[in-house]
Amino acid sequence: MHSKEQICHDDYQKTADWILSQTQHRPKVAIICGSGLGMLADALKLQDSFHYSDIPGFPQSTVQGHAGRLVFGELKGKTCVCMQGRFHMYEGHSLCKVTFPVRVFKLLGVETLIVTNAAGALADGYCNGDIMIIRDHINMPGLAGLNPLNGPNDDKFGPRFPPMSGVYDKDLRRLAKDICKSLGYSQFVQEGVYCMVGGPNFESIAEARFLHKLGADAVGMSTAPEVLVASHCGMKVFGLSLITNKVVKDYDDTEKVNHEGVLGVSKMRSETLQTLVTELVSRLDINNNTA
Ligand SMILES: O=P(O)(O)O[C@H]1O[C@H](CO)[C@@H](O)[C@H]1O
Ligand code: HPA
Repeated sequence: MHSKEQICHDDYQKTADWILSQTQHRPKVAIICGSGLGMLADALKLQDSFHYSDIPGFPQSTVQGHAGRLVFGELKGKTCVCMQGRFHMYEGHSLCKVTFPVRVFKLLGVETLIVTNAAGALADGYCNGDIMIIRDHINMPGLAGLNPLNGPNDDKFGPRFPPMSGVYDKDLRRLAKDICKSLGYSQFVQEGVYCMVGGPNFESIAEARFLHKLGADAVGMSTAPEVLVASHCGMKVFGLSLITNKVVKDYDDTEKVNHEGVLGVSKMRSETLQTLVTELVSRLDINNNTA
């Protein structure tokens, strides 16, 4: 490992090589589970799983609702790797650490990244329990100069100046909407803009109003760095936000959001999300590799 903030290609490769030596699975799809959404991994068949603490070079999860396990297996015959627990900037991880697994996945052969998160609703029409297909994001830390791609560019992964338009794959979003329709989910499925903030505090009322005015429909403390790094190295990206709470935008509203409430709503919708993700993966146009 180089300096604390700098991770070099060899570091990602060492972790990837270790994983390749421990499992026969060769995933083309990676799934990152948001707060309380780790059960997405439970649907994987023929599982091989590893605690983050046992994987050389891997950061550790510290947040309740993020188990800290990497699970390999098959979803309807498609080989996947699932992160049961992600890393957040507010835990004290550098953004290189937050996104470390994404580059490792690239070296494992992953072509599609599915990100999920718990998020608060800014859009007026959204309800708790709604599922928002992410159309685009606003990366507040990124706009302020906190970017996982800061520092020397690793040309083996991607270009110095990557475009960020159209990152959330249009075909996958269309496919997801078709699946939601056929599953009868349409009445609680939205499509919108996710805004990442640094956290760990939830938003003040003035901040919530500001983000809403900027065009954000939902807000959370993750996802944008992982998506950015995945897109930089050429992966297809699909994202889902589970709306776990309304963000207070009104000074007369005395409601206060808390993490336990977030986890409660995640639990309530876990099966639905699992069904949707499973169906989506089963319809991806990919063939399995074998070790
Ligand atoms: O984005 P995920 O990991 O789903 O978690 C969300 O839930 C936590 C707050 O309750 C924050 O970490 C926020 O980002
Ligand atoms: N704000 C930020 N992050 C969140 C929220 C929220 O309201 N809900 C879940 N994660």
